[in-house]
Amino acid sequence: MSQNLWNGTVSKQTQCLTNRILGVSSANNSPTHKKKDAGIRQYHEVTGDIICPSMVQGIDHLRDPRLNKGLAFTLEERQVLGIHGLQPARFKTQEEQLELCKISINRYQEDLNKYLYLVDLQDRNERLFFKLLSENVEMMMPIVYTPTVGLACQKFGLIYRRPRGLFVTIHDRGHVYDVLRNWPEPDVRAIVVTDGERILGLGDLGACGMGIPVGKLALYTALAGIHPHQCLPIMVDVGTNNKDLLEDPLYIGLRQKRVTGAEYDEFIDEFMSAIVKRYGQNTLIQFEDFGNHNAFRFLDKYRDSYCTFNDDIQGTAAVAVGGLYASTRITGKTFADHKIMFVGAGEAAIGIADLCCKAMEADGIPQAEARGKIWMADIDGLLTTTRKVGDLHGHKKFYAKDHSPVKNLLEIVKEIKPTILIGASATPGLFTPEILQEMAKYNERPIVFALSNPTSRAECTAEAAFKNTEGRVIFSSGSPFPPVNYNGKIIKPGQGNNAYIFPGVALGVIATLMHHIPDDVFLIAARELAACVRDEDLESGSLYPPLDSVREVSLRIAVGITKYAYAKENILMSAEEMRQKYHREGIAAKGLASTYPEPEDKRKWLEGQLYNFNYESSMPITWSWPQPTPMKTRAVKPTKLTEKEETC
Ligand SMILES: O=C([O-])CC(=O)C(=O)O
Ligand SMILES: [Mg+2]
Repeated sequence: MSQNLWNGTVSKQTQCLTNRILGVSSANNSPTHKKKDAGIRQYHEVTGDIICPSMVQGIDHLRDPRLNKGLAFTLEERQVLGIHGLQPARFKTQEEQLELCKISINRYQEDLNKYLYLVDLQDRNERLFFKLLSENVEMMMPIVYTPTVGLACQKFGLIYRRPRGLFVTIHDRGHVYDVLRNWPEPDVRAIVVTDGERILGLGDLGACGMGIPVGKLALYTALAGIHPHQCLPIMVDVGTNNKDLLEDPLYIGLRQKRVTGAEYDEFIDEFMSAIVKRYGQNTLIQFEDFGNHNAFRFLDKYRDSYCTFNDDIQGTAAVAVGGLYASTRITGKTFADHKIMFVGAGEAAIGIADLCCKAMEADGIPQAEARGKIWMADIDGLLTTTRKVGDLHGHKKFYAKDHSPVKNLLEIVKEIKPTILIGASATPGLFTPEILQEMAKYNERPIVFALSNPTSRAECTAEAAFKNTEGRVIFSSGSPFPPVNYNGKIIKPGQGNNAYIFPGVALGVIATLMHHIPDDVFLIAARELAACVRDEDLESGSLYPPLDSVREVSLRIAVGITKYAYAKENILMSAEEMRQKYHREGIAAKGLASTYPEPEDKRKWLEGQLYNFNYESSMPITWSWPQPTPMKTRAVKPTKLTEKEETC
């Protein structure tokens, strides 16, 4: 009998059995073992699946969330893996398990407890977690994502349990690469990083903002089929200026004011190059919920030299523009027929405004004319050319108008008479009944987007929007609102959230090995999203397809991006860059390079790379390089072993 991590013993029969099936002799350093081990490593490097089920034995199989299938292990698997008897007798299908998950979640009254249940499920049985999410997006997304993830971030110090992602602090300067090496997965292809300075519309949550990269990456897998082990959430902790957190004994981050200036910039520079050194030039780095100023600066600084995008600027822009494309089917107007008013002049507003201009330019409107149709107001009122120079930094200046200053939003709306009103201000209730009524006075179908997240920060509720416009509004919000009953008609407004965009963009970018991401990608994403909107969605009051179809939307976006990427070869990794990357990582470039030529059927090619949400067999397999071939296994009940086998 040999020692087991749990309570003691694993039967020798089981060990012998598994070893024989694997072709492994009992001496670990035997030539046979080494050969198989090398084969396993090569297999993983190509398929991306890191864990070899048959290398993990006994209770560890149940403790590993990537291998655990709960009661779905068959009798044969339980015997071969040495877990027979560690579970009750019942066998369950994954479908039966999903039903139990739903029952369990519904038993919780509080959203935070539902969130914790799902965190726990992900830590226990990863495939079940992702299947649950991917097949019940409408029900689960508000829990793992906005709005509940906002609450989870606010309570992060209270609910933090175990590692999911990396915390890199400013004190790690000079050693960021070493910290990255502590992450156990060698095949990371996508990172979502935040410094927690502007978490949703909730402000500076410091290290508690880690909930956001975790939630975003859960959607990478659930909505776009990107493999979980290829996703890495990172919080770069440079301190926080949130006084409450600094005084909170439960706070889990660095207890110091934010480091800014050159020191901060050098730290982020080091972070970016450490990512490339560790995971390669084409590792996707999604910036999320950075403060306004830094978000724009970093996007401009890194966009051409790294594979990066800013979700709050570009992802939000694409979802809003996708909604506006869809609205043209209701109003019959083109982009150029509109006068667009933004309230808030931060990441989301500027990003959407810039992409609206790009959309108009694509329709043949000159840039200056396009910018002229876009008005913007911030906390100090209408953006006018009379503003102090420092007030009009970055792209804000493109939207400042020759107009006398107006502070009050109702006055602004009365004066400008926009056809589209977009809120990205994180100020709940900013769109008052009077403002909504004003919009309805001169627009047959006023378009109002209340995009601030989470739901508690939206500029108005869906109900207020419909009630104050005689039900004529075309409405979207960033976070979900329940259906509205307007004069007996049930209206289901859509959720203009970047979750429709970033998973599909990530899939397209990762699959094609792009090394930087041009803005065109987001216009493509917006168009593909709009193309997925059905007439019945528009009739039910939504500019977006149902959340339960986001997986299809992601795939379509990825197909669109793949076509674009191959048409614009210079954004893909060159053969030489590929060779260097794979040489450094010790992977046979030959095997991987065979995926490089342009795939004819792009959808099929992408589908072939997606994560499998269904349980796979846990029975050992073997293969001969390079083609994995299943090995015949023989399930033998331990009791039937012969004397000779028992002593092997
Ligand atoms: O996370 C979300 O729901 C959308 C988003 O990026 C933000 O509000 O910052
Ligand atoms: Mg965000």
